[in-house]
Formats: sequence, structure tokens, C-alpha cells
Amino acid sequence: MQLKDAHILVIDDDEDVLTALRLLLKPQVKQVVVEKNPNALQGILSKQDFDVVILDMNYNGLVNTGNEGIFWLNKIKSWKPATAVMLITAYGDIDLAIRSLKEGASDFLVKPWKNEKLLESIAEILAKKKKAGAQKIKLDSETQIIGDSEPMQEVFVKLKKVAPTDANVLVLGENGTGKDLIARSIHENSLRKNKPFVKVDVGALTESLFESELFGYKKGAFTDAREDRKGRFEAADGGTLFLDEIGNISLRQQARLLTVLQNRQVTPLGSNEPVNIDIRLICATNLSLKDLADEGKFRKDLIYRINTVDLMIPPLRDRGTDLSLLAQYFVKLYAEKYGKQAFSLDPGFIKKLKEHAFPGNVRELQYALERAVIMAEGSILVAEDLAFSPIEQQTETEHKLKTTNLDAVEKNTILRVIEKNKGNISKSAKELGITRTALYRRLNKYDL
Ligand SMILES: Nc1ncnc2c1ncn2[C@@H]1O[C@H](COP(=O)(O)OP(=O)(O)OP(=O)(O)O)[C@@H](O)[C@H]1O
Repeated sequence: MQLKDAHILVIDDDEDVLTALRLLLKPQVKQVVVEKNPNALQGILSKQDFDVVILDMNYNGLVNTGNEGIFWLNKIKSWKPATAVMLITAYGDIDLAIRSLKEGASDFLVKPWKNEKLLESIAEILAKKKKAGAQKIKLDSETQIIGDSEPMQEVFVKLKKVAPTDANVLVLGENGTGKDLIARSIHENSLRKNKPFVKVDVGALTESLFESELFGYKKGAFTDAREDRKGRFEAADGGTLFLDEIGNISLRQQARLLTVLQNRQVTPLGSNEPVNIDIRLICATNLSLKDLADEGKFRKDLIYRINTVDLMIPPLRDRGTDLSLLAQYFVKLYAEKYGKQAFSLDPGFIKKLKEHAFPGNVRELQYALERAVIMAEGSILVAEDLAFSPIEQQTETEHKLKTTNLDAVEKNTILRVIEKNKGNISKSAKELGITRTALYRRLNKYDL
């Protein structure tokens, strides 16, 4: 967006500042609105969207800590996450500047400012916003991949470049970072988008199921094979095959997969006739394939085969203001789903979100917000509405403490939650903030 098209709101309790900024900006931008009282902010922003809010950090000359500015910055970000906020202060303080940028401000200026510098900063903010907007990925009419942070913008740029090619893609990232979503959007943005997208959680397949599920079988191939069945490779013909949890398959399964990928043919169990396959392959894992290869647990030649391009999805803790954007998105989504009114987020609620490390990433955030929306009493979500998954809390502790009895704690938590949910695995996984597959894996691990 260009300066001349911008809508700017200025909030400062100093009339002289408001007049100076109005005179400076009016000939340069589309609209300038000035306001003395920050308490009027919510009303103004509920009626109209602004591209940039220029916000004073201190009001009434009483305190010079900048806390008021940070308070209003948080408010603006909770009401309108896409609005850029530029903070101005009479007290040049580097700590304050860093703090405000961390809290989501786009820039920080010290009074008296140079007019040229101020206009330049606004133009820069608008240019960045344009770039971010252009890179937003829409999966379909309902699903969006939310993310304006720099690391996610890099993912989007790479994704758009690689999607239309037929290159095999390896999607890497911690649990719950959105690898599944990214795989789907590679397909949606590819030339194969009108053909099937088939996902197989290969990490959850037993030795015998692996082959019958992926390659199919002929009637009579084994006791339960009562009729011919196409495998997932064939089902994905012309489209995309997404193999999730690829790091968890055995060396034997790796060898079978490699042969299929090399020959581009599958032979169903009980058949002698290979079938040609035309698939685009996407794999995902939260493990380091390189480490597994070094330990002799993953074939290097298979890594080369599946990893023409890799996409590393950053953990939520490295995505800055995406946390607020995602929070807004999920709160709206669940408010609609559960037929509740629109919610606003109390600064205490946002603070609690920001202080949490989210070892379970976006999935953990999503479950926490779904729970918060369900539990909320009024129209404002407060810190008390927010509870984090016990299992993820524990993973967090695990990182910190590395004590030996963690397995016992995890096992007990799982048992408790499953008992509470009367053995319902889906409900238990949801409450624990992990996938069903991850829960099954843990049940296996603890022989439960
Ligand atoms: N950027 C995002 N925007 C909106 N929703 C997201 C985003 N990232 C993840 N989600 C949501 O978070 C949840 C977890 O994402 P997803 O299943 O894609 O993660 P994953 O990395 O594949 O997890 P796992 O490694 O456990 O399989 C999903 O419900 C997904 O829709």
C-alpha cells in the first residue's frame, strides 16, 4: 500500500502534537483522524479499520514508564491484530523501544521527531504490510494458514515457489506446527489440485498393514482379503500422496517405499502385475532424519528421494505476533462454532498466552482457546479462562528438568485422563492436547 492510500489514526493527549501531525499527514495520506483520549480507541476502531495507529506512550504527564502505551498497544492488537502501531514517546529509552517492538509495535519514534523520518517510517510499515498481505495463504474458503511473522512469510514464499512444481517435498517441524496444513496447501496450490490428496499416517501402521494399506491387495492374498482393494498409492493417482510421520517407519518399510519410488510402480499383495503410479509425494516428520540416519535408523538414499525440497515450519514460540493473530482467529472460529457472542481478549489473557512456551505449538493453542471459549462466562476472555494441557506442560518440564521419573508422570497423566473420559481415545487425546496417533504411540510405549 502507498502512503497516499493510507488511513491513519493519531492518539496523543497533547493538542500541539495532534495539530502538527494532522498538518503534516493530511496532504500525504488518504485520511487522518486525531484523538486526544485513548479511552475512545475501542469505539473508533470498532467503526473503522486503520492501516497505522500512531500512539503516544504516556498520558496526562503523570507517569513516564510507557506502560500506558504498552497497555493500549496490547488492546489495539487484541481488537485489530492487523493494525500496525507506531509508538511515540518523549523519553528515548532503548529498553522501552525493545519492549514495545516485542509486544508487537511496528516502530518506535522519539519526540521531537523529524517529519521526513516519520513519513519514511509510515511508508516502510505500509510496504511491509503489503508484502505480508500478499503472502497470506488461503487453503480453501474455510481454512486459512494464519501467519504474518517473518519466518512464516519465508515458508509461504518457498511454498508458493515449490507448489506448482512436481518436486517431492519434506515438511519438517515440531508437533502441532501445521505440517499437515502446509502439505494440503502445497497440493491446493499445485497443478494437481483437482485430483485426490491422500494422507497416510505411516508412523501408525504395523509391518503387515503398511504394505496392504499403501500398495493394495488382491482377493485371497491373505485371510481377510475378501475382495480386491486399491492401495493408497493408486488412490492418489494423478494427485498428491502425503506420508505423515515418515521418521517412524522401520528400515524394512523404508526399503519397500524406496523401491516403489524408484520404479514408480506398485505391486499389490497377491498380484504379479505391477501398476504404474503417478503421484506427487509430500512427507512430514517431527524427527531429524539426519540424526536418524547417523544412528543407522533411516536410509540416506530414501532421504534424498523424498527431500527434493524441504520446508521447515518454525515453532510457535519463534513466530512473534502470529500468536495474537492465531488467538483472534481461533477465538472467532470457536465462538461461531459454539454459538457464542464475539469475545474480546483481556490484556491479562493475552499476557498469559504470551508467557506460555507452547511446546505443543498451534495445536496446543487451538485446544486451549477452544476450552477457553467453552468455559467463558461473559464477553471478555480473562486469564482464568485459559488452562494449558497437562501433557504439554509436562513436555515443557521435561525440557527443563530432564528428571528420570518423567515417564511415570506422563503415564499417570495419560491413565487419569483416559479414565476420566471412560476410555474414549479421541476425547482423551483432545484433552491432552495431542493427536490420537501420538496418544496411541504413548500407549504403546507404556504398554497400556
Ligand atoms: N498457521 C496456522 N493457521 C491456522 N491454523 C493452524 C496453523 N497451523 C496449525 N493450525 C492448526 O493447528 C492444528 C495442528 O496443525 P497440524 O495438524 O497441521 O500440525 P502438524 O505439524 O501436522 O502436527 P503433528 O506433527 O502432530 O502431526 C490443526 O488443527 C491446524 O488446522
